[in-house]
Parts: sequence; C-alpha cells; structure tokens
Amino acid sequence: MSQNVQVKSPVPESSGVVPEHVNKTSVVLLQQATRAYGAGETAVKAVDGVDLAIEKGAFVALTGPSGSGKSTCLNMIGAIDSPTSGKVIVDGVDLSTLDSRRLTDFRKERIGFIFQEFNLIPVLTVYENVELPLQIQGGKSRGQMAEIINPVLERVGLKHLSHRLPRQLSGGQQQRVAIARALVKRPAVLLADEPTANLDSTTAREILHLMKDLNSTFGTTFIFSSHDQLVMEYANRLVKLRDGKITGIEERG
Ligand SMILES: Nc1ncnc2c1ncn2[C@@H]1O[C@H](COP(=O)(O)OP(=O)(O)OP(=O)(O)O)[C@@H](O)[C@H]1O
Repeated sequence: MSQNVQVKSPVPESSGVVPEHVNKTSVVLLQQATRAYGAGETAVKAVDGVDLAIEKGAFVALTGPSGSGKSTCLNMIGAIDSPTSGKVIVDGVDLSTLDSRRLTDFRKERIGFIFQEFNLIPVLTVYENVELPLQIQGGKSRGQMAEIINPVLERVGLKHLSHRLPRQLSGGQQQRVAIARALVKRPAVLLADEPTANLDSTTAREILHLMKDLNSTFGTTFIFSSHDQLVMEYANRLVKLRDGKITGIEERG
C-alpha cells in the first residue's frame, strides 16, 4: 500500500457498494489497480498495483513523466477504461460490477470531463453546449435545465456570451464552456486531463483560479493529470507516478 492511503475498512468482495463510512470520506478508491496492455514478454503495465484514496472535495493532481500512467488512471476513474486486476471504486460504486451499459450510465450521471482540446461541439452555441449533458441525461424540462445552466454560466463568467459559437471565443473562454458543461451535471468527480496545455500562462492561471473557486463553492472533487507547474501550484495534493506506480504523495496547504 502506498503512503497516505485512507482506506478505513476492506471493501466486501463482489459487492457493488462500499460501506457508508468509507463512502463518506473517499469519493475515489483505487485498490491494487492494474491496467496491463498486451500479454507475455511484451506486456506493458500502464498502471501497476496502485492504491489511492481521494476524499470528497479534493483538488488533486496526478503528475509524472510522459508514459507514467496518469491518463490511464484518469480513464479508469472515469469509467472509460477498466483495470485488468484490482478495483476502482467511484462514488461508492465498484465499477467492476457494472456491465458496459451501466458503465455508460455511470459516466453520464456522475463523471465530468475536461480535456486540453476543450472538445466543444462547433455548431452549437455556448448555451447549447452546456445544455447537452442535461439533454442526454433526460428527465428535465427546458425551464428546469435553464435554472441549472444559467447560474453556472454566470459563475464561469459566460452568461453574456451564451449565444456565441465556440469559434467566436478565445481558448480560455472555450475552456470555461467545457468547465460549465462538466459542472451542470453536478458530477461526483471532475476529471481534467492536461486542462491548461493549450492555454497561455495568464489564461491558465485564470482557469485554475476558477476551478479552485468552483471546488470551494460546490465542493466538487477535481482530479487533474498534468505536467504543468501551475496546476501543481494550485493542487492540494500531488500524486507522483512513475512507470505506473505511485512514487510519492505530497500534501499541500
Ligand atoms: N492502448 C494502449 N496500448 C498499449 N500501451 C498503452 C496504451 N495506452 C497506454 N499505453 C502505455 O501505457 C503507459 C502509460 O500511458 P499513459 O497514457 O497513461 O501515460 P501518461 O502519464 O498519461 O503520459 P502522457 O503524459 O504522455 O500523456 C505508456 O507506456 C503507454 O505507452
């Protein structure tokens, strides 16, 4: 087990649900999580026996050199990829107990993603891009969706630009749209893969400041994968990876 792991009790085998007291403190638990590619002598362990607990409301960065397993960890937490052994438990759910349809539903309901390329839909306005995840979830009227979307757009400073198309926005503004789009779902975890990689340092700082603000206001858990010194500066905890293993955890103020 790596240092600082806060698992308080074993998770029952084959149960999809984590005991309530573990669930209360840890929104993400990786238990001996391993993701291997290939077989035999050519097998690569992108992630190799990682134990990690991330508590609700954390602002954590996974750091490490290229190929150290950061994206693979994020993808497993985000139910995009599955461990070949070990467990990944997110928001009290053991992901290995879910079939692919349920994994998709889980991702839709509980996970927000922010990418370095923003990944906005070019033909939709700012408002429509932010509305999209709620439409996919279904079950809400346009008015109910507007009640969720407008305060979030206000919060990220985009209310006045809601009718613009992504190409009419700066990089920083586009990343704000991506953040708003991830937030309207009120996800259990917001995963950000190199979110500042395409931004200049002033804009990157603004975006990190905004994310930290949202982290404090909404209590959303942010997990980053990044090489960026700025991201590391803002993170409360750095999880250092090398060759798929945790080599250290640094707690910040
Ligand atoms: N689909 C795949 N097939 C084979 N090997 C893979 C695959 N995906 C990742 N890997 C390998 O797993 C290791 C970890 O990759 P990963 O993308 O998680 O690293 P990373 O730390 O995010 O790197 P970067 O900072 O460059 O994005 C690397 O050696 C990579 O080549």
